[in-house]
Amino acid sequence: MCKVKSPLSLLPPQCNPSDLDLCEDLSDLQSVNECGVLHTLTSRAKANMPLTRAGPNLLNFWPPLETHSKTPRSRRGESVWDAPPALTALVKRVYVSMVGTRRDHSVSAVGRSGTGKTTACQAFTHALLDQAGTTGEKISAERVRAMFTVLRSFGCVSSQHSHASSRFAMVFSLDFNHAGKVSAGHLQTMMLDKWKVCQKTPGESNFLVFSQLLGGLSTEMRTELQLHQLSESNSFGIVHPTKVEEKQRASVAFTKLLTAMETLGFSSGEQKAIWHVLAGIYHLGAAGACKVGRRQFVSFDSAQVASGVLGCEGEDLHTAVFKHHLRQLLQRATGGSRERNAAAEGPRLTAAQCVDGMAAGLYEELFATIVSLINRALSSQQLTLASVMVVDTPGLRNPRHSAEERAAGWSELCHNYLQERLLEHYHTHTFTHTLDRYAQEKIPVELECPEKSPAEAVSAIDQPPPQVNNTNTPTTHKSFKVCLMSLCVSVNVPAVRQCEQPLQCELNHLMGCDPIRYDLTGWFGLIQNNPSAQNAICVLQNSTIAEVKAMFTPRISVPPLCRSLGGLDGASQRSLQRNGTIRKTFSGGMAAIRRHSQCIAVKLQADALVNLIRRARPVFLQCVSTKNEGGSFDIPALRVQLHSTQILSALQMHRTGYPEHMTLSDFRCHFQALSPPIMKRYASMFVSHDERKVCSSSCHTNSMALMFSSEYIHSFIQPLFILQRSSRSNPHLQRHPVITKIIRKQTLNLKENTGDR
Ligand SMILES: Nc1ncnc2c1ncn2[C@@H]1O[C@H](COP(=O)(O)OP(=O)(O)OP(=O)(O)O)[C@@H](O)[C@H]1O
Repeated sequence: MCKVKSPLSLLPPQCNPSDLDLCEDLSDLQSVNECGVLHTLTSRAKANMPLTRAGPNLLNFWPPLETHSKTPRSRRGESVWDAPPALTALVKRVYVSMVGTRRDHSVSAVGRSGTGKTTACQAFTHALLDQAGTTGEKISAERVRAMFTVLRSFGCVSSQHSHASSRFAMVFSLDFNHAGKVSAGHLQTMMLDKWKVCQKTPGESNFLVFSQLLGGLSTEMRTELQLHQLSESNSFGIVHPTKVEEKQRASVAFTKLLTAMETLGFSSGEQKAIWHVLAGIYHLGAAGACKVGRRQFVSFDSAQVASGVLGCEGEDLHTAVFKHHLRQLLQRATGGSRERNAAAEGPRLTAAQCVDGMAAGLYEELFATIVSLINRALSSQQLTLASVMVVDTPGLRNPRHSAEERAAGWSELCHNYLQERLLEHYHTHTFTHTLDRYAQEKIPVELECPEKSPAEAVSAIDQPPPQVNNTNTPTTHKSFKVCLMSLCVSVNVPAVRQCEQPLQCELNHLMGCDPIRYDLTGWFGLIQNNPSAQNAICVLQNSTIAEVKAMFTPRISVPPLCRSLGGLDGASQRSLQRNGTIRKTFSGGMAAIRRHSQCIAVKLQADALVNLIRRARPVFLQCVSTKNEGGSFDIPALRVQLHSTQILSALQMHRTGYPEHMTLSDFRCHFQALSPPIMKRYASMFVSHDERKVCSSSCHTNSMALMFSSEYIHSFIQPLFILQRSSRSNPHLQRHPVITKIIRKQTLNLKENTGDR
């Protein structure tokens, strides 16, 4: 164990010196856990860290993953993932709170890319499954592990930070039945950047599944998919593993993927359809597009192979990819005024954009279908008490973090925007709502909301763009503004600065701490309507390969902008509710949807994700990295990350304010179930304690809430809740080993605290 240094050395330079008193002792920091924030630091050099302390501290240094190699065993004898102590404590807290309050909870990981969000989310899910246990045949730890394996292959790329960097956002909901056991799982995904499959970011691979497929496919399937002789170039950057080591790794990963698919009950026909679509995308990349002249493929042979593998005629594929104007002409001739306008707006795409559109459309359909197959394996019709939603999103990326000179691209903007939206949700929950509640209840708490908020960056991207003055604006400036307008990024706000380089601007992320330079070149092509992408589903649905046709036909009715959403199916009451929230978000912007704009799709997806978790009681996993790409400890980077968590203000709010509250009617209802002696003791405590410290109540307002200080919650209120809950007619819950143990412990605590011996 290394020496514990003062955490002050790690605090952001911008913080107020008076705030620093709060952090004299590390035990103070621990309490931020109590206000719903767990901080994890990916630490590959634990020994070098200045802040280390055993127990569930705010800054928790996980053991490096190498020490996880010996897979531990759970009580039930299953192998489980090794969750660090702070995470185990958090799992218990979330579980008890969820069962006790019967409210949905959400656990959202936020932070930069490569800081361990996915690892933390997976460890949390497994620890929760182990804690609660499962019921029924549908859900098990093994199936959930298989789900993560499939998602890793289809939704991750290898990057400079990590071998598997997520490129999709997911909300994985675990539904608990009335016995407190996990009865079902429901996965919802959002692929914000649908172009990932065809547009390579420097330093990144394509989705991992391609190299796994090319490295691990059986000879028989390889012949069927015509993947024996691979072309040297691929316009989508799909590379065949060449080194022996790479081949072996890909082959092992592919075998794991096959096993995971079997575990999740993917039939052989469904697996075959998946390989056909992937091979089709590969051959499309090999076919390429002419840069000049007519819009057509460069390699007709590869295009022919692609059409064969997808189960359509070469001419049909050519028409679906390049000849959209025929359909537009038809629309103009036969449609109503709306169709005529849409057809008139139709863009003139380049050949490369057409091919990219088809590949992106095919992958979008494939990913959403795989999510449906996963949900089929995990869903159940059992009634649900409450759910825990685990939210994992692609991390914030800035090329400067990895010492790259380049400016960030469209993919980075989409994912960074989502991170800002989650941080905004954290800010609103921690500060704005809390202070509003105090004001509403007229509770005298001398606290102010932090000056800066992630809302600045969000509104810079969200707000309606300015009008372009066509006559007075110079050409380069005009094109810049046109691009910005189409992206809804406005240059007239402080969070955005126009750079000297043409078509580049800098956006102040993380409340101004992390400015990111974006290069907008080519973005117009990415955000405009791409009919080729929309034709992808028609190609799949009309496929002559029965398995492909059967798998994709159910998706024909999905509206264009919802195609990047996965998991919009499900028959249980809870999954219908969750999907209803997403549908409502998307139907709210119907006018925008008709515009087929990709940036509106990104915004709506972020809206949907936040709306999905808004009602749940949130917990935030703030993941922070400590080292730079060179491997050395990076204090300035750590400061920036800590600053974006607004940790000091959150801590102050928690200590000075009243973190928990309930309505008066709930309060009475809870306490009715308690035995009279305990009630008597409890009533006397009201008088004996300092009123402000223990509990503050106000009857002036309509809501008539009671607010409890943190010490009070942990010593008295929480045990009482649990007692009350268990005393209700819930025999399953009473028999549950974990709950019984906790109730016994809490009863003892309560008796001790109230002097009732
Ligand atoms: N506690 C830890 N100690 C050491 N390495 C870790 C730890 N947690 C995660 N890692 C490693 O860091 C890398 C990135 O992890 P992970 O994919 O979970 O990050 P992420 O934040 O989800 O990244 P992204 O946002 O790009 O998906 C992985 O190689 C993982 O093995």
